[in-house]
Amino acid sequence: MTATIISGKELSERLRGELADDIKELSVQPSLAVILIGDDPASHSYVRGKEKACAAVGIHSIVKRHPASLPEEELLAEIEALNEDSSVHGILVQLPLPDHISENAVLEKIVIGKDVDGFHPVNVGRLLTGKKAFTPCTPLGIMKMLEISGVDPKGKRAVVVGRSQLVGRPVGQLLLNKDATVTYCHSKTEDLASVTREADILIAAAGRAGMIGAEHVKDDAVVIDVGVNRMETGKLTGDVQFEPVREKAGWLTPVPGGVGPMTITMLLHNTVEAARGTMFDVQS
Ligand SMILES: Nc1nc(=O)c2c([nH]1)NC[C@@H]1CN(c3ccc(C(=O)N[C@@H](CCC(=O)O)C(=O)O)cc3)C=[N+]21
Ligand SMILES: [Mg+2]
Repeated sequence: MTATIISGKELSERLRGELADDIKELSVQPSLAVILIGDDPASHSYVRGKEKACAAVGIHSIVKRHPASLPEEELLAEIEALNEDSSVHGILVQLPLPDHISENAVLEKIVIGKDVDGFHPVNVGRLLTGKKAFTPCTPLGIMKMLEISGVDPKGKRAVVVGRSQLVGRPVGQLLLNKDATVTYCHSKTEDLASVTREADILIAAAGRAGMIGAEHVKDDAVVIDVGVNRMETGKLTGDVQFEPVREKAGWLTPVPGGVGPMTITMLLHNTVEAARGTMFDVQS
């Protein structure tokens, strides 16, 4: 049997329509500030995608663009100003940052009530302890895709390939919160295929093009491809070998058109949450 394709693009269209309706009902227009440093074409292209998505649902967005040479203190001062600006509800600093800027210092500077990426250590810790928190957009998008597919993680074996702070770790945590039995794999894992073949739910988030083949997949598994690998041709490709895995899996997300659009949709969702201001009793 061929896998059912979970379209993040189609689901996003639906969710963004619902968000646009919610936004019309709000007493304030949600607003998102994005800080973009340097001239990496992929980063610029992602940020343009975020701007367009904001405009389409009625979120006001401002993008602060800076040269790669921007001193860390200037970046921290800009975040400070955005923290204090009550007309700004969400703040996102596009990653990766230039080497001379400490990612931790930057992510810790954003007040937790505006941390729409969910990367601040307080939000990370709150997620870990099962409290209400801003949740990273890619993991949140993955959980939404499972939900609409009718996949309940409860009691299922979930295997996460990749242990990044941005995707692997938090998605494993969300699956655990939904009562899955979670295993993390990474570059040091021995006999990867023997572990991933046990997965009812397989999350491929290692950032290595095509590393997951049919031999890594159990029959009828749910396979979520988080890879965004740019080929020399300019084409985007996932961590999963789409065609062979499609023949074996029960569910599969495509790249492009899968997790990527859902990531942006969840950013819009978190920005609306930030504008509502009901995530925390306090802002920091
Ligand atoms: N602070 C921060 N937050 C992030 O969430 C963040 C980040 N930094 N840095 C980079 C990564 C990557 N990321 C993507 C978002 C959307 C698509 C996306 O929409 N992809 C489309 C295709 C886009 C294309 O073709 O270029 C798709 O998969 O269909 C991809 C990747 C967010 N990231
Ligand atoms: Mg099958």
